[in-house]
This record gives sequence, C-alpha cells and structure tokens, in this order.
Amino acid sequence: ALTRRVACPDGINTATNAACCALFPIRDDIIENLFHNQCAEEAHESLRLTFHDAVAFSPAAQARGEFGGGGADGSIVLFSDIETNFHANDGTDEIVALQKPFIAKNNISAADFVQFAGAVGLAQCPGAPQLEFLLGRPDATQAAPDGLVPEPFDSVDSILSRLLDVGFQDFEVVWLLSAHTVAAADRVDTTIPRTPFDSTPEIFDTQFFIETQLVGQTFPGVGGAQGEVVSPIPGEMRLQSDFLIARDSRTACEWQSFTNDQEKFAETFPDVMGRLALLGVDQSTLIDCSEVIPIAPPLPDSAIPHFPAGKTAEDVEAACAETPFPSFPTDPGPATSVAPVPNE
Ligand code: HEM
Ligand SMILES: [Ca+2]
Ligand SMILES: [Mn+2]
Repeated sequence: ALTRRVACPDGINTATNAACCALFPIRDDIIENLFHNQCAEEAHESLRLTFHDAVAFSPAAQARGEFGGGGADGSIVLFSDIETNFHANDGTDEIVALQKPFIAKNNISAADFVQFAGAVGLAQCPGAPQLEFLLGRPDATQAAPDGLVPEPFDSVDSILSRLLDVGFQDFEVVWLLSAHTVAAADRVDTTIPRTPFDSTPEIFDTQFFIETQLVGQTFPGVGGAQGEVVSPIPGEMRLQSDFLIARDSRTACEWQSFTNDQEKFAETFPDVMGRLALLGVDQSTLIDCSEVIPIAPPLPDSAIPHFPAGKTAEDVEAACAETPFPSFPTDPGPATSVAPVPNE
C-alpha cells in the first residue's frame, strides 16, 4: 500500500507523520555530538539507559497496591538525584548528565529521548538491527522505587522472575542480553573502566555468546568484585549473571543458538527492545517514527563467528543438553588481550 508522506520543514526529509519531522535534527545532533559517530562509550551507555529506565516497573507491585515505577518514563533522568544513586544504576549518572542538555534544548520528553537515544546509539554499531521508535511518552511524575533493576550478582531465578514481571519469558531474557555484545563495565571493577564483555564491543556480532561459553581463567583487573567471575581472555569482563544464564538449563540452548546466527538478532532484538521501550506506556497514544532511526552499517566481511586466538572447542563449557556446541575457526596468531572501549 502507498503511504502518504509529508515534507518536513527542513526541506530535506519526509515523514509518515509530521510529528516525526522534529526528530531528524535531534538524531543528527546526537550522532555527531553525543555518539561522535561511534559505537563506543556513549552509544553503549545510552543503550544501557533504555533498560534501566524501562525495567523499573513492576505490575506485581502495582497489584499489591504499591507504586511500581512508571517504566519507560524518563524517571532516571528527571529524578536522577534519586535513581542514579540506586546501586544497580551505578555509573548511569554520566550518560544522564550528557543527555540532559539535548533534552533541555529540544521539545521532546525525557521519556522519549532515553529510548530514542538508545535506538540511534545502537545504529552506530555495525551489524545491529534497526529498532522501532514510537514518539509521545509522557514524562514521569515521580522516581521509580529501588530494587527493580537486576544486578550481576542476582541469581538466575531472581533475574528471570524480575523480567517475567515485566512480560519477558526466559528465552526473551537471552534475546535482551544480546545488548552485552556492545558493552563494557566501568563500575564492576573500578580499577579497569570500560572493560568489554566480548572481544568486539564496537560491533553487534555473536562473539558475546561464544565467549561467555568459554572456560573462565582470570580476572581482568583486581578481581573478586561482587557480580564478577573469571573470564576467558585477558582484558575481558565476565558478569556472574551472564555466566549463569549461559549455563542454566532454562536458557542455555537459547544462548547457544545465537553463537552462529547473526541473522537471529534482526528478529529477536527489535522485538524485545520494542516491548521494553513501551513498558508502562499506553501505546495507543504514540506515533510510529521508526523511519528516523538509522540503519546500522553492515558487519565487516572479516567479522565471522570465531574462537579468539588461542581458544578452541576444547575450551567450551557447553551447557545445552539438546544440541552440540557449533564449531568455529580459531583466530590466527598468539593469544591476545582485549583493549578497553575508547572513551572518544
Ligand atoms: C538482565 C540482567 C542484566 C544485568 C544483571 C546487567 C548488568 C550489567 C552490568 C553490571 C553492566 C556494567 C555496568 C558498569 O559497570 O559500567 C552492564 C552494562 C551494560 N548493559 Fe546490562 N545487564 C542486564 C541486562 C541488560 C539489558 C536487558 C540490556 C539492554 C539494553 C543491557 C545493556 C547493557 C549495556 C549496553 C551495557 C554497557 C554499558 C557501557 O558499555 O557503558 N543490559 N550490564
Ligand atoms: Ca561484540
Ligand atoms: Mn561505560
């Protein structure tokens, strides 16, 4: 069917709904001046922030008559004095501070901006699928309660039930954790900021799922932090939660299914991220402006799923009872270590 498009006042863009026009300049501004055209610290942190804003929402608490948080309502920005001090939100104060001026100078709710920035930031990462973006979320009127954002030292039971409360099945938690392919930790071990969760934090590839399944050996830094377990490669951080979810009988086969299936991201990540971005929000009042979200560059041809140099099938701690772990080529050369994510 033909979709009628309107010309935007900028004389360049067209949109399916005139309300989306205002997003093009905001998008171009943040690509340049927040993300610096890179899938690095600020894009990663903006993606993380979508989760920490939205998941602070509890239908179970509401059913008990308590305030369960507003979901994707911008509360982590609007009540940053409260929420960025929650333990699970450690480190989010920095990206919140960086996002605030862009919110202040544009006519956009904080609730929309957090989700918009996450989607535009992800599009800086080669291999990433395009996320949906719907416009029109109302802003929070109060801070979310503490205790709703999962911690890396939480049990699998606790993480799965927390996410089930907001509507995600066990296997969908695995889909959501694809985000950790473009991710690093600043606050788990503060002696080694920007320590990545896989060897390729600048691309949205399957390495995170392969590398989390390797036998752990050492800590990248001082080690022994709460929620940290040994990782297989020097310079790589492994969260206890990722380690356990990769090996739990409820989630291990889904985890393994991603190791050799780059295409799977295209259907699964936008599905769960689209739902995450709508937690607590009345979707019927929103306008679909997904067309404003850029298409990420493709993965480089060299980015085929592989074992890091020095690792083979022998190093795999397979955990899926139904299907053998796929085979992968080993990167040539001597074992290397992973470098921190650049911070500009
Ligand atoms: C479900 C349980 C989860 C736990 C326990 C968890 C935990 C963590 C922790 C501890 C960090 C490191 C923060 C730091 O020290 O700087 C992190 C980073 C990150 N998380 Fe998660 N996470 C979870 C799920 C998710 C989900 C669903 C998303 C989806 C958006 C996500 C996106 C990210 C990103 C993009 C980063 C990297 C931030 C950066 O590189 O600066 N996480 N996560
Ligand atoms: Ca990666
Ligand atoms: Mn970071």
